[in-house]
Amino acid sequence: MRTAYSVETVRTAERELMDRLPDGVLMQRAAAGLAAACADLLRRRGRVYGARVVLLVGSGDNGGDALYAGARLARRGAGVTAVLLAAGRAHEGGLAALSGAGGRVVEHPSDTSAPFDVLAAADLVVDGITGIGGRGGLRPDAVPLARAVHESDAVVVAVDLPSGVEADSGEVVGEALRADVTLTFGTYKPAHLIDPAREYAGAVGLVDIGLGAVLPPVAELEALQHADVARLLPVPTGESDKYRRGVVGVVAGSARYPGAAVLAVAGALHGGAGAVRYVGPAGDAVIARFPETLVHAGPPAKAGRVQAWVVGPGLGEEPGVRDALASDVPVLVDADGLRGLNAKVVRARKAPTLLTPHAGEAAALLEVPREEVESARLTAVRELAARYGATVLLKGSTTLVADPDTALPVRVNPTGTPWLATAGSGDVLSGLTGSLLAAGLGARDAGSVGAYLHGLAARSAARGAPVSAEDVGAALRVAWRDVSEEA
Ligand SMILES: NC(=O)C1=CN([C@@H]2O[C@H](COP(=O)(O)OP(=O)(O)OC[C@H]3O[C@@H](n4cnc5c(N)ncnc54)[C@H](O)[C@@H]3O)[C@@H](O)[C@H]2O)[C@@H](O)CC1
Ligand SMILES: [K+]
Repeated sequence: MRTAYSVETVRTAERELMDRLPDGVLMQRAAAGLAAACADLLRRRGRVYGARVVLLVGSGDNGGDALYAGARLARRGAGVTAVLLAAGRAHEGGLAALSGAGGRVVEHPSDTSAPFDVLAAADLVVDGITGIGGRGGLRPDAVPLARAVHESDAVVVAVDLPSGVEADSGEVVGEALRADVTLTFGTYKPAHLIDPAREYAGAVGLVDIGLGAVLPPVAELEALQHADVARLLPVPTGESDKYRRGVVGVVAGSARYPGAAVLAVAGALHGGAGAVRYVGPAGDAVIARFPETLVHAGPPAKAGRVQAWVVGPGLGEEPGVRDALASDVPVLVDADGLRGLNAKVVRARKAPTLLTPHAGEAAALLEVPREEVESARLTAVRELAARYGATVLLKGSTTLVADPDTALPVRVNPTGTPWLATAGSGDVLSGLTGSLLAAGLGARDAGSVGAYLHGLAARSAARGAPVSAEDVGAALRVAWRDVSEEA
């Protein structure tokens, strides 16, 4: 499990740890880890001795980390130049260490082109403009420097966070530094796991500064890894028959959109339930593709017992949502089922409800513009879970799963791929996730395991080429096997 903590929690833990340690120890630990990683990167491209390293240094401790790491690299023979974005406010101890080690300093802005000249010639740039203390994106002065960095061939290493991203939300306001590698300290922050910031961070490495001992046991965010998912996968025992493994009911598709029913059923057949019951007008299309499906014209209330319902994909104006919500089993509501969804009805349910909107549907439910959801996904998913008293899976480049119990960490799916942005892939996800619900997983686990397998399946089906939703459905078995083999 990869976990992330908010800035406030990190600051509290850091204070506690600092009280127990001599001054400056934490920063030295951070700088040592940072310098070691930079030296590794330089060695991979040549060697440390004689390499040209540029430090972008802001006014806070993030710049201090960069300066101390720069001093360590200078002592190993690198040519290190610090570009001070706030001359006069740069970390004093760090500056002294760098000068003592033979590093140079230039100021920005300045009358000369010196900062841009050193950047153009750099082998490695260390971004220490802002870390967890940064607010409101890169300042105007920093923007031309960031552009020069992006145009250079240097490998870019961000200190703690790529400067300009919002640590707690993963938002990027205006421009931010794009890093190849980010070294973070003590724990991941939400921005390392959530888009759009995650993309700016590149490969993220964690430097242990001893913070683990003072962080609270429950994180604000968590990302499942293979082993976590493997532990959650429902596995039939010798006692299982198809009914004990769970029956998932799929209320999807319409005369106009029969394909959505087929894709949702394809997902459901790969989610571990023992049987899939399809309810709706697209039974013929479903049977033609998946003869093992139990089909029923509806309504859901008359279709027979299921252990979970999936309602919504391609449903159009077809009824069925109300029936499913009136049942006493877990219900996953997706797509058309989310339109006009009544929060009171959802809140009153005794069994779990799992809503699976994409950003547009989430925006409609929250009555805000879509861009607001896209730029602040974490806030949106938490707000929806609270408002509906339901588990919410917000689909997107990083899918998030929030539980109505706010004490539980929001889950971030780490397996996403841009290839998943393809018509019908959401239908496969809802079928798959509903099947996991029917097989006995809780809503939060079903949502996060469903998103994980779905992302893996898309990656294995795509391998660098476009995929269809049907390909994703067909690759779910491979994803399941990959995960369980690694356990
Ligand atoms: N607190 C600790 O125990 C440790 C902190 N460390 C480092 O310290 C960082 C946090 O240091 P700080 O709290 O000093 O904060 P930062 O260095 O992240 O940034 C705060 C400074 O930047 C300015 N600033 C804010 N937004 C800005 C923007 N958009 N553009 C330009 N300047 C902006 C502020 O006025 C302030 O001077 C961490 O990210 C990490 O790199 C590490 O040394 C490890 C230990
Ligand atoms: K930074």
